[in-house]
Amino acid sequence: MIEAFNVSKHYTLKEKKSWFRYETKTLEAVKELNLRIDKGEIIGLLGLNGAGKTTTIKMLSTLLKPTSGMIIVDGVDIESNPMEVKKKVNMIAGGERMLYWRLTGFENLMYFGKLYGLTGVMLKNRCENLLENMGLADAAHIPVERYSKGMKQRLQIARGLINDPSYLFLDEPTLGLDAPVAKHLRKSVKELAHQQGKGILLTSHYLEEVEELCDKVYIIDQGRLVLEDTPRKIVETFVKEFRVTVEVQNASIAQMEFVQRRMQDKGASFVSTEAAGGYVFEVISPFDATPLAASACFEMGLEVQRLETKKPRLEDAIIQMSEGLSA
Ligand SMILES: Nc1ncnc2c1ncn2[C@@H]1O[C@H](COP(=O)(O)OP(=O)(O)OP(=O)(O)O)[C@@H](O)[C@H]1O
Repeated sequence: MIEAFNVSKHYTLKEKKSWFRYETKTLEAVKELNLRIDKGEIIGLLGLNGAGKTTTIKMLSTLLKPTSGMIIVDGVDIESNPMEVKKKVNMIAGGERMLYWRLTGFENLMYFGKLYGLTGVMLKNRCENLLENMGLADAAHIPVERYSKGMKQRLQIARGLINDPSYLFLDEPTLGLDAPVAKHLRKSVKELAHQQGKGILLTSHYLEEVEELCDKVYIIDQGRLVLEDTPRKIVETFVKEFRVTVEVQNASIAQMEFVQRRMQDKGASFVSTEAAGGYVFEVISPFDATPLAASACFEMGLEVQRLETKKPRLEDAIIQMSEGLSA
């Protein structure tokens, strides 16, 4: 388990005021952050640009030292024993950084493996297995500059797994990837957590991805933790609006008035428009009115052509929440 207790990170900025005069300023990028990552769990770290996500990931992966606070990885304090923690964690940044383009995929992995002290047959086998698992066996001996974006990203994942970390931090892992490649990558992330038991922390601006992958989400705003919960609970807390759209054929005005009364009696709003040979009506309510709308139509013997429920998504909740934060 990784636990961060009251972790803060301050950057000192030098601002040039005149030819010979500089002023120093302190920027609090992360403020008293508490978080926890368990093995086998996928955690999302969300926030607007500049919220402090990358800084947090860099601190967890020992690349940056916190200004204050404590990070404990499987009982080991990062500050007092960073070398021990380095063996247990790794970080993968989105985009195409952290790879040597002139080297082949295999040579890249061998190089990074050696940085972790791996040698000989064990290193060679691990590189080959990772390339195989990431579907890159055929491209193992081709220079990375000839890889597609998706192949480079898969190689990044292999690089992040070279030390067989217990915890993996993914900063925007699907940034700029085509939909099928991103889908494949999401599948790999799920397997790493749910089958291999790795603890994963990821940042992403794609909220559908966060909703699909993450067991729990931390939301930070200007370096401070503002919310911690499951994606489902966050949606339930912030979005109180369900929309159901129903298309019916051969309905009379009296039948539609009955359906309308049913919806309004339960506190839902109702809007209907005439469509070819029938009506389309929309029910907006603070609860899921799908069963109510369906049973009212059934009672009236209406022929339902289409019934669609728009469930609130994490994106809706984050928009509601950020409006509250900036108000
Ligand atoms: N090395 C640095 N020196 C000074 N300030 C920095 C440094 N790195 C980040 N910052 C500042 O710290 C704050 C948090 O940055 P950070 O990159 O952690 O945010 P982020 O949430 O990852 O943003 P993004 O979504 O844009 O990547 C920002 O105001 C940023 O400008």
